[in-house]
Parts: sequence; structure tokens; C-alpha cells
Amino acid sequence: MAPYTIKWGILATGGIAQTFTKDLLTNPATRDVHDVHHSVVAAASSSSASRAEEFLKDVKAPAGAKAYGSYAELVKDPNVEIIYVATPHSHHFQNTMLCLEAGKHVLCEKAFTVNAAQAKKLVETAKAKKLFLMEAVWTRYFPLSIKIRELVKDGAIGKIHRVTADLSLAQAKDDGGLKFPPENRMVNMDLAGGCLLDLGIYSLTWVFQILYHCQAQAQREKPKVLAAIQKYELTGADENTSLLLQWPGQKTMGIATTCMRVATTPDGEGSPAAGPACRIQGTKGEIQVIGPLYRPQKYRIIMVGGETGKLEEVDCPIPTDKDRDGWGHGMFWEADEAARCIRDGKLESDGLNWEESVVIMETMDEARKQGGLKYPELIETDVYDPKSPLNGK
Ligand SMILES: NC(=O)C1=CN([C@@H]2O[C@H](COP(=O)(O)OP(=O)(O)OC[C@H]3O[C@@H](n4cnc5c(N)ncnc54)[C@H](OP(=O)(O)O)[C@@H]3O)[C@@H](O)[C@H]2O)C=CC1
Ligand SMILES: O=C1OC[C@@H](O)[C@H](O)[C@H]1O
Repeated sequence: MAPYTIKWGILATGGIAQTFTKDLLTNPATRDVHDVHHSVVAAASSSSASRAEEFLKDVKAPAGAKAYGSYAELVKDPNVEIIYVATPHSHHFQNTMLCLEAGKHVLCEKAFTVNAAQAKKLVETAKAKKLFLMEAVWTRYFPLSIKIRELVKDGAIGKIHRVTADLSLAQAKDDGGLKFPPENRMVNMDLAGGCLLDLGIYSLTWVFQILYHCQAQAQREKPKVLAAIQKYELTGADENTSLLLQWPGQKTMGIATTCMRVATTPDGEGSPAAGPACRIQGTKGEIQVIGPLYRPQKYRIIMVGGETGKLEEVDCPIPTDKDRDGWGHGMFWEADEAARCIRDGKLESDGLNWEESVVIMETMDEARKQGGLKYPELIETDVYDPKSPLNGK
């Protein structure tokens, strides 16, 4: 049977838009996928049509893909079925509403929105309009994540009591500042910068996908949250944030940390020497996730009472497409999930459903409240405005 093909429009032309679109254009057979296929039919840049054209050229999009100089034009293109929103966090709510209001399915980059009120509005709109909507937490769709969730659900390491997860980058300068210039989206308050929304979302992903997602839906409870936030003096964005989450009913705790001054692994990305980025601790053993928490490629299992120093290590490499310059970053799996959901008439993904995205946003809201971190009203509002400057010209 011919694979189901879905037609994508790309909203914004920055770093991750390029990586994601290249992944879309890899041959699905290189990852042993044969039931879905992706076609890139348009891209839009808020700066100019020529920027969108350049983008399509860089990703080697098929001839005929349309280049637009505004997001408004992209959402009107009748050929586009699903839009990938790849703007900064600050823009996600307004941009995704723009797409949904125009009748398009959406895959929106993480963090889903700036706050939970915005996330709820998106969900209500998608539901009312019967459109697919998913937060693009790509890591959830890695075979590695799926395997670890299965091991946990099957009781391979007993009853889980604690998960610790860290995603941190060493960006400190000797003069006390950070390497990111103040206008960079990583630290710019106008763009909802800061480590919580950008990096902490992955630490929370690991805590949630084990301690929340692996529970039966009826038993899922919202966690109690205790948080501490340290702000960057220059911009006010958070630079060092820790969350302690407690699920009293399950007798579990999650510790999610993120920082832009010290690294998870100081000796390089994914190095095992500094220890795991995530530890999933059960009564019979422990699973350790090695590598940056957004893109881990290895895990190990250590059993209670096992032989000292004897580990079961599992490699989960990300396949690449040699016929397309070796592209393949691992973002194609979330795209495959979106395509299958749309093919099957599903509005949300089981890997990260709407309710879980909202609970995670609520958790980040609570952390920001405790840490006194508020973004400008223009980007915190949950009132949709098609003419918002965030929707470009
Ligand atoms: N899943 C992952 O691994 C990653 C996800 N991300 C997420 O992707 C999103 C974008 O990040 P990234 O691609 O690194 O960001 P970039 O700064 O590289 O790109 C953002 C793009 O958004 C558009 N944009 C519109 N308005 C603005 C504005 N005021 N300031 C800056 N950009 C604007 C621009 O595209 P144009 O001019 O064409 O409209 C710009 O190129 C974020 O939500 C981030 O968290 C980022 C990195 C990795
Ligand atoms: O999603 C992400 O993953 C990789 C990080 O370097 C980046 O800042 C973040 O947006």
C-alpha cells in the first residue's frame, strides 16, 4: 500500500526550522518507516519572501514549494495541511492560533506556550475546530524513550520512587555574565527566554514521562511543586532553576533541574564520565539515561543486588540518510507521529496528550510564581489577536 503523505508548511526559518525540515525530507525507509511520508509544500518567513526562498533552497525542498514573506499568507495556502511552528516561545500562542483559525493542523515547538492559560486556549480551539495539535517534544517519540517507558510500565526495575533529571549548559563567562548576548532568545524576556522554558522542559519531560505518563490515566494526579529560581542580572530571565515535584498518592518524587552556568556533563555532550543526565530509581533497579536529555542515545540498567560494576548498556543511535547528505537528527519520529494521528483522525497524540502538556505548563507556571518570574503582558496574554506584532506583518 502507498504510504500516507502529509503536506507540511513551515512557519519561521530559524535554526530548528531548518533541522526539522531536513528531517522531514529524509527517506522514511532509513528509519524503517514505510506507512507515512512527508512533503514540504511551503515555508514562510516574517522578514521576507526571499528569506523563505533561501530557506527552501538550503533544505533542498522540492521544486514547487511556495515561499511566503508573511505567516498570514502561509496559513491561507490551501495546499498546506499541517504547519510546524518554529518561532520563539513568546510567539507560539499567537502563531498557533493563527494557524488553527485558518483550519490548519499544528505541530508547535516546545515550550508549548508561555503559560497554561494560553495552552488551554489552544486546546479548546483545536478541539472545537477538530484539528490535530501537538507540542513538539521530539524526545518523547524516540525509540529510546518508548523503550524506557515500556520497561517502567512492565515493572522491569520494580516500583519507581524517584526520578532525577538535569539539562544544563555551561554558558558562564569569566566576567559574571552569560555567553548569550542579552537580545538572544535564550535570555531575552520579550521572547520568553530563560532556562526553564527552553531547557527545563526536557528535565520535566523525563520526570513526567515516567512519574505521570506511565500511570494509568485515571490515576494521574497533578504534582505538588516546590521551586527555586535564580535570575540573570542583565535581563531578568531565569538562569538556574530547580523544581521538586511530589506525587503523594504514588509515593514518588521528581527532581528537575536546569541551568545555564554549569553543564550536565562538563566533559562534553553525552559523556558518561560525569554520570547520567536522568536516573529512574525503582525498588529492583535503576535506569540511567546518558546524553543530553533532548537527544539521548544510550541508556543503562543497573539491577539491585547485581554484580558490582556490571551494567547492561543499550545504544539507540539516530539513523541518517546517506542519500541526503547524512541528514537525520531525530526529529522525524515526532513528524511521523503527527502524520499517523492525522491519517487516523486523531486530534491529539498519546505520546504527549493535551492534558499532559497543560499540566506541565501549570507546573512551570507554579515554579515561575514561586520564583517571581513574569514575562511582558504582550506575550503572557491569552487573548488571541491576529494582528498581534507576534504574528508579523
Ligand atoms: N526541539 C529542539 O531540539 C529545539 C527546539 N527549539 C525551539 O524552537 C523554537 C525556535 O528556536 P530556534 O530555531 O533556535 O530560534 P531561532 O532564533 O534560530 O529562530 C526563530 C525564528 O523565529 C522567527 N521569529 C519571528 N519573530 C521573531 C523575533 N521577534 N525574534 C526572533 N525570531 C523571530 C524568525 O524566523 P522568520 O524571520 O523566518 O520569521 C526566526 O528565525 C523555540 O521554541 C525553541 O525552544 C530550539 C532549538 C532546538
Ligand atoms: O530544544 C532545545 O534543545 C537543544 C538546546 O540547545 C536548545 O537551546 C533548546 O531550545
